[in-house]
Amino acid sequence: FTQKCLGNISKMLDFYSQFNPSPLSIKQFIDFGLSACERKSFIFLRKELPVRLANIMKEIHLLPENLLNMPSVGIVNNMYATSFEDIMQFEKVDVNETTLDKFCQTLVKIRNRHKDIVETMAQGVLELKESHDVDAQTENNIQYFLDRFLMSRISIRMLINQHTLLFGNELNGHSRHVGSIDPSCEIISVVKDAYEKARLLCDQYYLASPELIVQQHNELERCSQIRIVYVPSHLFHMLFELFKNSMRAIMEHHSSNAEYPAIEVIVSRGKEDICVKMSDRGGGIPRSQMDHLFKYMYSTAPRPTKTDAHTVPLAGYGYGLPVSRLYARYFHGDLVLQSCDGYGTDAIIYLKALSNEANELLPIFNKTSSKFYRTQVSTTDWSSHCGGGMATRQLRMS
Ligand SMILES: O=S(=O)(c1ccc(O)cc1O)N1Cc2ccccc2C1
Repeated sequence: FTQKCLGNISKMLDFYSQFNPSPLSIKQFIDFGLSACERKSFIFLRKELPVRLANIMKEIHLLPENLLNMPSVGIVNNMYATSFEDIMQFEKVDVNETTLDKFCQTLVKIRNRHKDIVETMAQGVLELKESHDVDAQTENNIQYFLDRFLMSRISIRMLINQHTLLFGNELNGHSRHVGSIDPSCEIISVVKDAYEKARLLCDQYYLASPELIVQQHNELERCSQIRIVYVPSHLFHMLFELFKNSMRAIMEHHSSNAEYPAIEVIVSRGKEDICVKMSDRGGGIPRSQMDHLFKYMYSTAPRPTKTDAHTVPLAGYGYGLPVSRLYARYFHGDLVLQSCDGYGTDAIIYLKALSNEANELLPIFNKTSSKFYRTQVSTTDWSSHCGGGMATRQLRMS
């Protein structure tokens, strides 16, 4: 990647990273999709995509030296630079049939180029773990960066998918869907679909699987199914991950007996939130372990070799939980785990009930985010053990 061309895009990177990304709500995605004007979408994206790419590229350059120098991180950096350049070709072109078609093709090329970026970044973290000692500050920076980097990636893929599904010659398989969004997504159907797919893996690996008990509680309209304007593939991704974790927990915790406690799912709708709570009696985990489940560094382990690929454990390594939480947070929802050690775990997905409140949550590259990478000296402001430090003695003196 010659210094020269880094030179001329670095000026454009500086220019576009000055703008804040513009978050869209699911309602805006729907309203725009229904009016379906390819020109307006092109005009919006040829600025918004470079803004989002430039914002996260500037942040990549702030990464700790030793991570930035990992081979896989260099590959990711070059991919982003190449995609940024690809879009820059459209900065000043006239809007006509030809440029609109070329733009669509370019978006598809960019989406394909970036399809394995999560694994490539995980490889970069692995390279770092295997080559350097990683101190707490570096681990914190990596956690902060990967949450923002992967959220940015979710948002860029959302914009690309909407444009290519609405205006490209791709089909989304559902006539009433608006791009990747289902205006009346029936949550229980996605729950059952994710359960069946996870159960398949569970049966293959454990030769058995727990049953599913699913109920719904619709505060507003008693009898009807709970529906949401949402991206079904995002909801599926989260539920599939949670089912894999719960099934693995149940099958390993009850490995001796033949009876397995069912997984219980409750779907509820209130005025503001729609919740999907998944409860398992898989033995849970201690509070001290809970934080690790969302840590990228902790869950980065070498991939199982191809030979035992079919025996890949249902869950446990990879970025499934942190990425699922990003999908939940992307439209201002959340994903939380509550575990009772020795009994089991509840996982709750919170979603916004109203599409005008379901706004994209986007990372912004600015002084605040830059400062995060430079300063993080944390001294405790709570005392948690007796004896030891001077501070405690002073305390005792007083
Ligand atoms: O940590 S967990 O409580 C757990 C975490 C997330 C989740 O969605 C469901 C869960 O149940 N659980 C994961 C796991 C895997 C192997 C053996 C035992 C356990 C316990």
